Amino acid sequence: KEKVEITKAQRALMKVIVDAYNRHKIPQDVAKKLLQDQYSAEENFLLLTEMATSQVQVLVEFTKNIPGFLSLNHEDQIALLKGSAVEAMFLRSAQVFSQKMPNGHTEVLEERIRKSGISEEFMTPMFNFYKSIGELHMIEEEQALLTAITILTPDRPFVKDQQAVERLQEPMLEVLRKLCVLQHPQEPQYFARLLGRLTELRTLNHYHAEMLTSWRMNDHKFTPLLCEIWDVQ
Ligand SMILES: CCOC(=O)c1ccc(NC(=O)c2c3c(nn2-c2ccccc2)CCN(S(=O)(=O)c2cccs2)C3)cc1
Repeated sequence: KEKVEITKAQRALMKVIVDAYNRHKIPQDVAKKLLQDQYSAEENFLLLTEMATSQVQVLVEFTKNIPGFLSLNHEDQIALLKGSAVEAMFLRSAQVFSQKMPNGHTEVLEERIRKSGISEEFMTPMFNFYKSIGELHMIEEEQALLTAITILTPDRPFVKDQQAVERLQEPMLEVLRKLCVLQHPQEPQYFARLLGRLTELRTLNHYHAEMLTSWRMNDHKFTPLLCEIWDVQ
């Protein structure tokens, strides 16, 4: 039986990542607005645009706190942010969606999102993903590390120095692996299940790109930041 122990250095790394992750939550007023009274599809869409935009700002701040990220080649930093923005948002959305909300709020939130003009064929994979993340009951350390691991994916388009990204991602994967063994001793496959979610997350990229195209048909407007990070308009 492997004696798993998280070293002092690994604990320090985890603390940096979790602190950065916790420093940004959905602004309460925005989340509350999502749960408030009846909205039209247009207003729901506008609200999601506003939330997604604030999530990108949060993503950039979080990423800057990942040890070693700012020492990467600058073009690679941009390539990693653009390559992971949609996945990071849906990972964070899933965590928001499955967090302890006052009962009934999750259904209302689901209702608002469903009534925001997003095409039906995207809803199903998105909510399936939210539920599959919810079933994992991740602790915040696992959520924060999984987000950092997603951002530090070496094989994103246009990344030049993939080895440099691997050198940052590997220590995160090792800490997460140990954490999973310690947190879920009765479930040796838990770490593999977490990484399996990242594969499911990649499929949402594809759906999201389709969605953007359909939105642009019905001339839905996005903020400059979303256009920049999603390469639209
Ligand atoms: C300040 C920190 O901010 C956060 O932590 C944060 C977390 C999650 C989100 N999530 C969302 O904005 C969001 C979106 C969707 N759902 N959803 C969601 C929100 C709450 C719970 C669960 C899911 C579907 C469509 N997209 S979209 O980007 O394709 C889009 C469609 C139309 C215009 S923008 C956005 C935002 C901020």
